[in-house]
Amino acid sequence: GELKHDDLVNICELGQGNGGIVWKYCTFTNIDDHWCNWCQWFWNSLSPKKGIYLEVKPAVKNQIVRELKVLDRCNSPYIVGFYGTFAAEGQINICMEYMDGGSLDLILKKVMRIPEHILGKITVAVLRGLSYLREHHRIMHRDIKPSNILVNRQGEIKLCDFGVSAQLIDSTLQTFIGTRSYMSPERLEGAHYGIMSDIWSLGLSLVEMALGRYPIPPPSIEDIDRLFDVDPYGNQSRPEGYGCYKVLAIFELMEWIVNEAPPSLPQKHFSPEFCDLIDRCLKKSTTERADLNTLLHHPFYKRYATESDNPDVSLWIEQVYQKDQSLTNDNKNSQYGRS
Ligand SMILES: O=C(NOCCO)c1ccn2cncc2c1Nc1ccc(C2CC2)cc1F
Ligand SMILES: [Mg+2]
Repeated sequence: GELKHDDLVNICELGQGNGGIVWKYCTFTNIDDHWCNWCQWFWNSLSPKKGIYLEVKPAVKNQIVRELKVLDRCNSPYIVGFYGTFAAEGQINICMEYMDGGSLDLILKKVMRIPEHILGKITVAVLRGLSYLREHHRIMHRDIKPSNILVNRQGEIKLCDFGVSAQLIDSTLQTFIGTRSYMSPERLEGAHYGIMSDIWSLGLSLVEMALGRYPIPPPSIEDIDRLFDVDPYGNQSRPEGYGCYKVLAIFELMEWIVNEAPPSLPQKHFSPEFCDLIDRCLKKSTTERADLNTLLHHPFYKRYATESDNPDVSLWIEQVYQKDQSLTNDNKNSQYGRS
């Protein structure tokens, strides 16, 4: 039945999530299996997975909570489930589906790179998720990047942290500067931007996951060859080539994205279709860049759009877990990785 607040009396803090504290609610009853199972069920499905700390007036907070209620009508296999939101102690708490495979940036830390056939499934899920948000809610995502693409052990791939509340977007604009590095040239230049900006972010995210590192400034072909000489599931750390490349400061990075040629994938290690899709996502000019419908008819998309369930993704996630138990521990503390 309806959960009442006084059913949940003692809150035990379990650890830091990104952007806030993640806690587990416990009911005030005798400790027994039923209680533990219930609590486990609550933790896995209904407990707040994210708290966004906001120093804003209560009226603004209430508006954000109101706008987030739209998520009640957001139902798609490619969008992370939403169970409710509430304001408490200066933060907006968002209860959403628990994705036990974590986010793709966390996974990328555990494996050298993500194989092309898995990236194909990720591409299908992201394009279908973007399509759903546009067709049913007339919104773009605004923050496509590996940490906002979540997976579970069933092999499902879903989007989260998209811009459904305009007020929340306004209230958090300056705080997430780090995300700018996935922003399209037109958005970095302050020009008008829309869904085509999400397409750029998808392209950049796919190159990062294919190579195993953020692709700006682009690695040399020797760096990439060395990457492919190493077994992705081995225990070696990334080849030294990845250590010596210059990490640009955020503003240098933004200038590079606006002024230099976009990254691309070498046909030596990736299929021509994948390379072509990337090139069409990373056109700096929005008039040349592929739009959502074009990509939904692209050969690379069609190659992976067939099966509905993803047994290969599920198997691959298990491999990632087996390779590195520490992924499981990371997951308990910060399921959503970097904000
Ligand atoms: O969380 C966010 N950025 O992450 C930065 C902080 O780690 C943001 C940002 C702007 N937003 C504007 N409206 C919502 C959000 C939003 N959060 C959010 C959006 C959708 C869901 C769906 C249920 C899956 C969950 C969410 F938590
Ligand atoms: Mg996020």
